[in-house]
Amino acid sequence: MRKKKENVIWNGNVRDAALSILLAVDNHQAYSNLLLNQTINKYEIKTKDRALLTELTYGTLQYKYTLDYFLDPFIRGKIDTWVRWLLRLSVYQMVYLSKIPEHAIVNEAVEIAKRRGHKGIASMVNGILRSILRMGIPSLEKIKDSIERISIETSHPRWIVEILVDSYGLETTVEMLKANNLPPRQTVRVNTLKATVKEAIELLSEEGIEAEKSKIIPQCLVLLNGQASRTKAFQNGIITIQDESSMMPAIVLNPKPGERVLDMCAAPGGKTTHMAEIMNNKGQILATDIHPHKLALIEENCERLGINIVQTAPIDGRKAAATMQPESFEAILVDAPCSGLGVIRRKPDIKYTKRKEDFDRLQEIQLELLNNAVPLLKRGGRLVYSTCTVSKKENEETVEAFLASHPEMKLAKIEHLPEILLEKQQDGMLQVFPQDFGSDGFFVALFEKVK
Ligand SMILES: C[S@@+](CC[C@H](N)C(=O)[O-])C[C@H]1O[C@@H](n2cnc3c(N)ncnc32)[C@H](O)[C@@H]1O
Repeated sequence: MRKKKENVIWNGNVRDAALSILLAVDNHQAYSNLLLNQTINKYEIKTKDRALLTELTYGTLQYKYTLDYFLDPFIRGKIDTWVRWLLRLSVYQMVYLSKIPEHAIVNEAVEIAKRRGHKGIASMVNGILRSILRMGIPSLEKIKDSIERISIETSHPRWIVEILVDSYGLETTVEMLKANNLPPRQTVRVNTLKATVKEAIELLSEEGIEAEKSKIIPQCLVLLNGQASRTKAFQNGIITIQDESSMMPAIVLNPKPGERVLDMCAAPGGKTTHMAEIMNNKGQILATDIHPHKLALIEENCERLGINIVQTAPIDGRKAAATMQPESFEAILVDAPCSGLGVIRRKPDIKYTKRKEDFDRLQEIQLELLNNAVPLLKRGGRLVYSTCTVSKKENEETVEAFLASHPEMKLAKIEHLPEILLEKQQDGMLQVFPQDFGSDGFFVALFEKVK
């Protein structure tokens, strides 16, 4: 089980805070993105420190395997976990951040080692880092096996590299794994119930935030500076923080004003509220989730955005068909729990915590959710299945298994998205990779109930 309630003490030292977050992620399986945001918000960390803290935490986590490859020849015997993370953090700065002087990196690490450990550890840290500076890091070219080299160079477990190479070939896999190590952009969805895209750009500009229109989603803005969650535009319900790819499912389902819609895995409500906006806040949406405590997040989002057509209910989607009136929805969204291999940029810990066995278990849940959606859908109704993963097992293979047991369901042509996305669809399925448009890896399939 993950412990999500971790605390980081901010003493004004960015490297120390980064080390605490990395240790919490490693020792207590804390979520890196949540802990980082919590720390930044709790201590109101200033822009410059915030940027460095984010860079150091994500960068070190993202390149964990690569950094170990660089470090291992210099380490003799066993070292404590916190010392290894301190060394990784320091080598990350040496190799990937050219602006930080090498002597400053070593001095900072030695000071932290003294504070957290004792003189002996500080002198070992000093020795290892100075040896690396003197002798240089080992070349990745020495790794002859190509899968192993990709795994170390991009810092992904070998089994993930193998699965992806098997599905998409070597070239696409390498592009994807490199894209997973790039910082994600900050994107927001404009609440069309309250403002046009042009008005939202102006409101953000008044708050000193520069926003550009997304190249793939018409209601989406890419923010070039600032922090969306701190803006008045956010507080006043003009924008919602959401990745561009996550905006595809609601657009593909295309719920119409007046329709009755079911969102089966709805929390925290990113897509529920998007659907309500597309429906012009007319009709009904039932937003369900297995975790009752998460429903409050959907309700808060609706309140902030001025949406009043959403009802929430704690329902396990695997039993949904037995709890509701058959054929009572015109459209259903199953935004299923998944391995998250498309969002590694935002949650680098995913690549180290997921196991190959998880995929089979996830496919079972995904199929149970889809099976339960079918009886609830009216004849002629639409069903969208979406995930934020790039795993074929959870995407195309789940769709295939679902269709095999449901002759009444057919894949339908995806419409309503810009041509640049539509041209990627294959038989009613659309897979976006992180390297395609700089958005999350995402999968969408559209079905129609034909009998
Ligand atoms: C990918 S997230 C949904 C994100 C959400 N659609 C949004 O756009 O904000 C998957 C959700 O499925 C929920 N979930 C997991 N198993 C479920 C089940 N058996 N029935 C219903 N919801 C489930 C999780 O609690 C989680 O909130």
